[in-house]
Amino acid sequence: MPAPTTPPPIARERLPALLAAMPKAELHIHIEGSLEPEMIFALAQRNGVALPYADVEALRRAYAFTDLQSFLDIYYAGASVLLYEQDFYDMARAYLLRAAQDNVVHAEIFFDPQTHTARGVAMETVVNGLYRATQDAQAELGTSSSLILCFLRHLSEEDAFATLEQAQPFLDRIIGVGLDSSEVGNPPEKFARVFARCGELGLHRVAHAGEEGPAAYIWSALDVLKVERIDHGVQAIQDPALMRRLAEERIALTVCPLSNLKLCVFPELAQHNIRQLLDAGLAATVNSDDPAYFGGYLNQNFTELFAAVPELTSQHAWQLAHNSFAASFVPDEQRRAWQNRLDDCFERFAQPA
Ligand code: HPA
Ligand SMILES: [Zn+2]
Repeated sequence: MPAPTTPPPIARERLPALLAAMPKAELHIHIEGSLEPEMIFALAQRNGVALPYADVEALRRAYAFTDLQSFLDIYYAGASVLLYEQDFYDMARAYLLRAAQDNVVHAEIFFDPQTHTARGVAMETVVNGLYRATQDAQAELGTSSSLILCFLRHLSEEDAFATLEQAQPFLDRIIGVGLDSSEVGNPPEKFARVFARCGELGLHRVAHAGEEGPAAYIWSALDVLKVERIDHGVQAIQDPALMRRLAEERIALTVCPLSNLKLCVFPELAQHNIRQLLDAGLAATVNSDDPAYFGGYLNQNFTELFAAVPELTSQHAWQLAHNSFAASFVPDEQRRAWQNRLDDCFERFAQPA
């Protein structure tokens, strides 16, 4: 039987179970943002790193963010406990185990090497630890995952070029590059040359744009950096011509609802614009961004979003999961296999309980 192109509708009371059970890809997860306070303290102790917080509770209390920068300051401080290959392995292992519980079958994982190389940690240490965790997750959990190296946009393009140079020996372990950190005042154009070089090297390209920054940054991420996906992108709603372009070209947005709530991009989840993005034909997806800091992993993002926005239906759930596979950087055959599993899941939920 051919796979249905739109799924059978499923009753609203079954939505939480459906959202949890459906297979999905996560395309916007910063691995350093999966570092739970307990692991930060355990690694600090293991590595003899001093932290400016008395204990786990004191650290958690500091997670009261007013905007992106207030988060980034704490996020970079948390990452300072990562020194050895095993630390990077343990962090990625913990995320991949947690993601498997949420029926994440594929994850494209961001990492911020400059946060580590600036402290004297070698690129090799970072990449080898993360990569080994992705290989073990494939073998032991059946979870597919790959790595995307992000350049920090508050640093110079020269620094990004030096980072790319350090990553050269490991490019077979990295599927692409991204752009993250402080957005406003650091437009995509700042990284035009290094992204062009990454394109020549055959790397996929994505960038954070339109999280706090203007819709103009989404245009320049597309036209100057030639990105294939936009991370966040919720400010596209300000620009009708951009909305039309994103819909026509089916450019995926990796939207992060709990992140947007915690960083005050939207005052309430009920006011999140993801339904408008989907209904305008944009290829939105749901992601966790920095789950240890923003109050939940992927399924928590789905369930809190759907609880807060009653207009979201099982059709939207299917579209979001379908989009996550469509936008992933995997061979078509693999993509179709996951999309068929998604359709099977919806068929099962459509049967009487
Ligand atoms: O949401 C984010 N935006 C920009 N940079 C980041 N680095 C980690 N998370 C983020
Ligand atoms: Zn992000």
